[in-house]
Amino acid sequence: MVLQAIQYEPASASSPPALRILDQLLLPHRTVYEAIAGCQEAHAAIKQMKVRGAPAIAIVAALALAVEIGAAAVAGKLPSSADEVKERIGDRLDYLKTSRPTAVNLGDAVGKLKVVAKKAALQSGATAESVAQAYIEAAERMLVDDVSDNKAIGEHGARWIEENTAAGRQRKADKSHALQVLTHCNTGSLATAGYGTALGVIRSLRAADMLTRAYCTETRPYNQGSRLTAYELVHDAIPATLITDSMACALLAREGDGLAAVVVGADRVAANGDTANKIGTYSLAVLARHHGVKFLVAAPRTTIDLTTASGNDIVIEERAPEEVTRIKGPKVTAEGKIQVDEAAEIISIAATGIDVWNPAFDVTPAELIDGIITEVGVVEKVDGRFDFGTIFQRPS
Ligand SMILES: CSC[C@H]1O[C@H](OP(=O)(O)O)[C@H](O)[C@@H]1O
Repeated sequence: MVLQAIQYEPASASSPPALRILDQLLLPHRTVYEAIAGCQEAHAAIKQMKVRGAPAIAIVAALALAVEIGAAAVAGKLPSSADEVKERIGDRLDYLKTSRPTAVNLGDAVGKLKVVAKKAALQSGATAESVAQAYIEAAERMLVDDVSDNKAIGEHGARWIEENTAAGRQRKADKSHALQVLTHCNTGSLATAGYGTALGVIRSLRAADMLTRAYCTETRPYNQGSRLTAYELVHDAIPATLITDSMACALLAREGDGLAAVVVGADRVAANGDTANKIGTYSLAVLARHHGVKFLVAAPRTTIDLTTASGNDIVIEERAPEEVTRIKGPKVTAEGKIQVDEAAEIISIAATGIDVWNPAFDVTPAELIDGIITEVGVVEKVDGRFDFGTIFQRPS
C-alpha cells in the first residue's frame, strides 16, 4: 500500500476532477479518506489539520479549486468570460490562503496560480473554458512536481550526509558502522504529495544501505511524530525508535558520532536562512550544535521565501489550548487491544483553569543550520551567510 495523503482523479470527458484527503486526525489507527468538493471543505480540512504539512497544504488547496472549477465547467456553470474566471480564481485562492499563516508553500502556490490564470486570460481568443483548463493543468502539475522534487531532496540530502559527516564516511567505507538520523514532526508522504522531504532523506539513506536507524520525536501536542512519522517508518520497515521530545538531549549525548545528523522539514525559510518549522525544532538545533551533530533542513524551493527578510518577520500560528490540554485516541483494553472501531476517547491531561501557550512553530536561526537541502542541491553558508540567489536559476 502506498501512503498517500492526497488522492486525486483528473477530469474525464463527462466527470469533473475528484479529490480526497486522508484524515490525519484519525491516523495511525484508522484510515479514512474524505472527499473534498471545493474550497470551503479544503479550507476547513487544512485549518483542522486533517491534512497538514507545508507542501500538502498548498497542493490540496490548489486541487480543491481545480475540483470546484472543473465541476462548474462540466455543469456549464462557469462565469461567462475569461476575465470573470480569472477573477473567480483569484478570489478563491485568496480565501484558501487564510487557512493557515505560517507555511509559505500555500502563499507561493497562490501567487503562481494567479499568474497562470492572468496569462491565460490575456491569451488572444481566451475563453472561460481556456482559463479554467489552464488553471486545472497547473494545479495538477504541482502534485507531480512535488514527488519528483522530494526524491531529488532525498538524494541530495543522503549524499551530503555521506560526504560531510563522520558517520557517513565511516558507513560508506565499512557497512559495519552505524549511521543514525533524528527527525522531528512529520515530513513524509503524509506531509507532501509523496516520499517526503526530511523523511525523504531518511528513505534515500535507507535505499542506499547507509541508514541503520531513524529516531523520531513524538512532536507534542499534535503528535505528528508518534502518529504519522512512526506510522510511515513502520510501513516502510525502516528500523526506527520513537522518543519523547524531552528525550532528544539524552539521545544525542548517548549516541555520539553514531548519530550523523538531525534532519527536519520547514514551513518557511526566510531570505537569511532563518527557518520556521514545527515547535521544538529550535531546541533540537541548539542541542545538535552543543553535541557537534549536523543540523539540516530539507525543503523544496517553494518553501524558501525571499520576500521575508528574517525569522523575526515570520507569522507564527498559535492554535487552540485544547490541543495541549487534551489527547484523543482509541480506547485500549486491559489486554492491550486497541479498539479502533469504537469512538475515540478524549482525555483531559491538564489542570482546569491553567493558561496555555500553543505556538505551532518556532524559528531556528540560520547560524544553527548547517545546510538547507533543496531539490537542486544543498545550500551551505558562505562566510556565515546563506545566499539563495543561485538556486532559483538552477533547472529542477
Ligand atoms: C514537509 S512538511 C513541513 C512542515 O509542516 C509541518 O507542520 P504541520 O504538521 O503543522 O503542518 C512540520 O512543521 C513540517 O516540518
